[in-house]
Amino acid sequence: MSTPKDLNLDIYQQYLFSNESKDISECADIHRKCLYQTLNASFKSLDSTNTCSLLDGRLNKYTETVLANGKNIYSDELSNAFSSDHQSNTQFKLSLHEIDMQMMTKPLPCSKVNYCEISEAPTETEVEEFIEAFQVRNFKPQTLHTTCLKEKQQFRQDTKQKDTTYPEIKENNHPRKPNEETNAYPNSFKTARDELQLQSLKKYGNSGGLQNSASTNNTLGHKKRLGTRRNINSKFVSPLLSSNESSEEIKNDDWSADVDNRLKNIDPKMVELIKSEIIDSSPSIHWSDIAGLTFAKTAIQEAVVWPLLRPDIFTGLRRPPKGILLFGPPGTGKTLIGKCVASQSKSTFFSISASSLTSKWIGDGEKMVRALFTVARVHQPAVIFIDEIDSLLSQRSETEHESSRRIKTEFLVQLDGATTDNDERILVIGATNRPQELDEAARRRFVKRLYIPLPEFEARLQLINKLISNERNCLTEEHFNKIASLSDGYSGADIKNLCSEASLGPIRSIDISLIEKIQAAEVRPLIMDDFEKAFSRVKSSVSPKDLEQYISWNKIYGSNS
Ligand SMILES: Nc1ncnc2c1ncn2[C@@H]1O[C@H](COP(=O)(O)OP(=O)(O)OP(=O)(O)O)[C@@H](O)[C@H]1O
Repeated sequence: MSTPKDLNLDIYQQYLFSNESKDISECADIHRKCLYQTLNASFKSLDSTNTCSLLDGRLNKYTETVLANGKNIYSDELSNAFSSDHQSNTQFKLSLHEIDMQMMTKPLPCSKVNYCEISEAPTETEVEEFIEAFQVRNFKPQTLHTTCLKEKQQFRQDTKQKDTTYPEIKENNHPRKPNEETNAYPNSFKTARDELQLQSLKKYGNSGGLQNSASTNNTLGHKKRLGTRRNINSKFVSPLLSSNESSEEIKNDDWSADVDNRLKNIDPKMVELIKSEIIDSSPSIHWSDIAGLTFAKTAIQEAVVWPLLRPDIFTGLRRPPKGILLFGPPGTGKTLIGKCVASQSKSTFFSISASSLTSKWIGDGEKMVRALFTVARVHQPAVIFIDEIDSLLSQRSETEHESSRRIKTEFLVQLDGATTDNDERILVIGATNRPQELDEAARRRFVKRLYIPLPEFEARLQLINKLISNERNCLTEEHFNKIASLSDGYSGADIKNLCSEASLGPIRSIDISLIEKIQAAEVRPLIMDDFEKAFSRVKSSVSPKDLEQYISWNKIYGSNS
């Protein structure tokens, strides 16, 4: 059943949208959908702070529209969700979940009554009620993180493209913008808000107006004020922004800035996919996290990291290679190196497995490759890490599928673009366990080809020490040396498996009936016997025959032979 407030709202909206506001009504719908999409998209991939910043822009656009054109019942839901009552991030996220998304995707109530003939305008009191209902709570400003600003900027660029297909409401040709000289409204059409403004002017003279009318309500004690008014020019302030933070940071970020031209021809869905699935934002990796591999680390630092940090110095002959190939047995830290390069060169890290390009995005693989490089260009400096590059750039064969041939061609074109343009700070790192399968054209483009071998004794020792350091243990230095020497031929990933297996030893020694009750402190520490048992369960995953192949390929094509 409709409450009096709902009824008023309906009348008010009918009034507002009855004459000429169809486009505006549609706009409101569109902005609301954008907001809805933003909410959905941001839930999946971002933390609360980023969600806030993205919502900021969407909500602002939406509010701009509904505020200028009428109350929308869903704006109340949103106001509540963003109210200052939600002190913590968790509460904020929970409140977002409470928003009735299905309801929000329905058309505005006003949409269905666009052409209704309304003979009577709402009364001033009704209008005041609606104006009052626009009040949103006093949002708490908090720090807007710089990475969050970057994210927001990017998101804006991507979403703006969608927005531009919709009718724009421009200040200058707004149907209800008053004539600057006469202060009269075109076509004599007045919104309730305009009407109220005029009434207030009549009542209170020049000092009146919308805001004063609201404060009049207060003085009279008719209505309880919810907080600061959100007007057409005001910005939504996220509840996660701290009160001591200047709003300057937010002002600097203008959601309506031009879309990045480079993304114009890219499917927004792909951009979103790349941002949610391919951009890797896992914790940063330091060189010291990688055990051994001194040669590879030094070569990469010199050839890639410094040039990415100081492109002004590394020009001409010093120009860095834009394509690096890491090859070697599986589990030796190739991905780890890629991540480390990205975090140490302060670049955006795009990580994708080549096989997923050919299988996961069947038919769209080549578009995906284009989108990937385009997004990377927007996010420069960027590191594109492509695992299993051999499956993408394998030697041509008769049986090769047409779609994989197209992906390969597109990839080589993009790679050429990235490697030849001096101004672009994009590094492509390809990783493979089967370098011998790479086709010649691809091999040529990866100027630096670094062999990532199995860890040597020192590296294994370092890795074991690091992995065991978090576990209670009774291992002596001698034990560590013994484990390191017994694990000759193991890859880094094998050693990790070995240590995990050994760490289960103390648990396995507990009587099964006690497992539920035993205190963590009562579990015995790790002993050498656990490792001896683990060695019988975890074997090396790389055969000596495979190793020979890497060594001989390295001798012919490698940069560290
Ligand atoms: N040199 C290393 N230093 C530290 N950890 C390592 C090292 N090598 C491997 N590891 C461990 O092994 C895991 C797997 O390594 P990573 O994924 O980097 O190997 P990869 O060479 O990319 O393997 P694949 O070829 O199978 O993709 C890492 O998460 C890390 O824990």
